[in-house]
Formats: sequence, C-alpha cells, structure tokens
Amino acid sequence: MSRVDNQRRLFLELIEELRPHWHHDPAQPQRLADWLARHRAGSRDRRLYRELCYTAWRILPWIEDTSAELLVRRVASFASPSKATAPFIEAFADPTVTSAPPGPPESLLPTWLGDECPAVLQDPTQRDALLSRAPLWIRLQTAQPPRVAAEFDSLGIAHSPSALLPDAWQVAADAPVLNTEAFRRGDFEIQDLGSQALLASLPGALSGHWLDACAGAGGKTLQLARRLGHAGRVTAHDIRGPALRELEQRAQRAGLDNVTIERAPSGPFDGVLVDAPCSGSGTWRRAPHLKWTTSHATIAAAAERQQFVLGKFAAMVRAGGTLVYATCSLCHRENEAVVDAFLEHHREYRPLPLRPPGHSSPQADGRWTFLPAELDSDAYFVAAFQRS
Ligand SMILES: C[S@@+](CC[C@H](N)C(=O)[O-])C[C@H]1O[C@@H](n2cnc3c(N)ncnc32)[C@H](O)[C@@H]1O
Repeated sequence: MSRVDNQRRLFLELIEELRPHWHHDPAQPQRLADWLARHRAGSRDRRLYRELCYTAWRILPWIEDTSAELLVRRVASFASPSKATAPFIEAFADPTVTSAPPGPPESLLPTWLGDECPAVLQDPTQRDALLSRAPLWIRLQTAQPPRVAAEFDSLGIAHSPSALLPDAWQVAADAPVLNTEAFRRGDFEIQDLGSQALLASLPGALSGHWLDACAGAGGKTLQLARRLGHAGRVTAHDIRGPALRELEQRAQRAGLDNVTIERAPSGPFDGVLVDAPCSGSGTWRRAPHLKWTTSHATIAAAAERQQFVLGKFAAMVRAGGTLVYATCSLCHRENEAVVDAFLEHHREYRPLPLRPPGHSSPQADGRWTFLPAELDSDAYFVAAFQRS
C-alpha cells in the first residue's frame, strides 16, 4: 500500500471513531489528540490528520452522509495546503468540488444561528469570515518589540502588527512561535485579536485593584495586569485549579508581580472582569466542531449560568467601580439578553460607554459585538457597567 493510501485508510479509521460524537461531544479535539497519541503519529502526520479532521468538522453537512470515497475527495479538496497535506491533496482532491461546492455556504452553519445572530447570516463578509480559518495573533508584552521582530526575522517567521492595536501581531498560522527565545523570555503570549480588543475597548486609564473572576489560564489577566501597571493589581479567580496553575506560570514568565490568585475572593474591587463561560460560538473559526454540538438547549443552559456568574461577581464591585461582562459567543441569549436581564435586576448599575478599537465615537449603550470580519478574529461580546 502506498503512503497516501495508508494515510487515507487511517483518516477513514479516525472519522469512524469520531462519527458517533459529531453532534454531542464538545471535547472531540481531545479524542483527536488521543487518537494521534495512540497511533504514535510524528509531527508531520499530526499536522496532516489535524488539518483533515478540522476540515471534516468545517464541512460536516457535506460529508456526513456520503460514501467514503466522496468524503475523502471533499475533505482533500477543502483542506489547507501545506508540506504535511500536499501529497494527500494531490492524490485525492478534485478541483470541481471547490468550483461547484456541494451546497451553499449557509449550509455550513447551524440553522439556529439565524435566530441568535442574524447579523452574521445577513452579511456575506461576516458569514464567510466565520466559515474561514482565523489567523494567529500574538500580544506583545515587552518594552522591546524590535528584539522579537529580529528573532522572528532570523527564523523566517512572517509578522505584521495590527493597524488598530500595535501590541497585536499577526503571524503565520503554522509558525513555531512557541519555540522561540522571545516566548521563553515572556515577550509575548498567543491571544486572539478580538480577545485583546475587549479590554482595549474600555476607555481611559484603568487603575486600582481588579478581580478577573473567570480568569482561566489568564489570557486576559496578563493583559489587564500590564494595562494597570505597577500601581494597580489583579486578583485572578476561577473554579478550575489546573488553569490557575498555568496562569501562575504565565504571569511569572511575563515578569508580572501584580497578579495574585485567590480561591475565594470577596472584594470590594475597583473593577471586576467576568469573562463568562459560554457556548463558544464566536470561536468556530478555530473550533468548527462546536457548530454541530451547540443547540438551543446548550445556549439556554449557558445563559442561565452567565446570569448566575454575573450576579455573583457584580456584588464584589465597590460603589463607583467598573464591571465588565464578556463572552466569546455570537448568541443574543448569552449576550444582549443577559445584559438586559442584569440591568433590570441591578438598578445600581448603568452602562459605561465603550470605545472599541477603530471606532472614533463611543458606544453609549456600553456594549459591543466584535463580529469575525471586523478584526479578522474570533467573535466576542463585551459590555461595561458602572456601579453607583
Ligand atoms: C471564557 S473562559 C475564560 C477565559 C480566560 N478569561 C482567558 O482570557 O483566557 C470562562 C472561564 O470561566 C470559568 N468558570 C465557570 N464557572 C465559574 C464560576 N462559577 N466562577 C468562576 N469561574 C468560572 C471556567 O472555568 C473558565 O475558565
């Protein structure tokens, strides 16, 4: 059996392993990782099967009820070309599949999206951005960007700064940025541009003692700590201990001494960031399998949790302090509806105008959705409030 025929056989084996989970399991990337580990795949094979698998998730309605032959042809036709995928694409792709796709672009998005986020479906630019792969963004956290640029140049890693946020650089999707001295020194972190834009939307200088209530592994904690500077500090909290341990390491690498971890924060704080757990519908460009595991029921459950988390941590904001609510969801029920219900039950809060990067006038209603094409990023929602 030739090498590509063997790759085809193994890919179909992987597909059959994932098939029962396509519409149920949001943790399918872990199943893929387990499969790769079990098959002791080398780095090039990992890149190949990952790309084939993510392509299969992207175009699932076009492959799930087809023959194995058509499935392989369609996946090979839509897979991204690279050194790892080139022989597979050459052997099995068919240009007529991409010139006359099996369905309209909307068929690659769940039908319920029209109710939750009509803006994406009505605008072909937004829809196509959501269907495409997101670029890789890093956030610089050094006073010496030229030192990072020099190392990237020496390694042939293409990089370009965002026109809106100079600390954000776009780098090639498969660039080995984590394998650089600059990363080991803490000069940058990987962080999507939309995620960076959330905190950048808060107008004026931030100061004082902030709580990052749903800090996870600390993507936004580190950005917030840097923005607050030496005079300010961040308390990071999450219900996931392992994520907080990772946060601790990242803060150390970044040389930040104004971040502490707290298992049971109580406040009052000058500011509280609630980067709430959500359906992740804004991340489909990187996590396309979530398109098919998210339903009305999962969105309703997420919204209920968000109401609870926002109410709980809003109580920790001091009088006159700031509250920020954010999600990486496109869903109305997780975003605007949560904010509306919160404001109805918390008369002590009023919207705080935001100034999203690239907007000359403030958003007076204190809320903004970064749709995927606006910054060529994942999609995010942010709302800010001030306590009376
Ligand atoms: C969107 S993620 C946070 C991402 C993180 N802020 C970042 O920038 O990388 C949401 C986080 O909320 C945490 N979470 C869920 N329920 C929580 C609760 N009741 N209290 C605190 N954190 C919670 C989850 O463990 C998860 O890490």
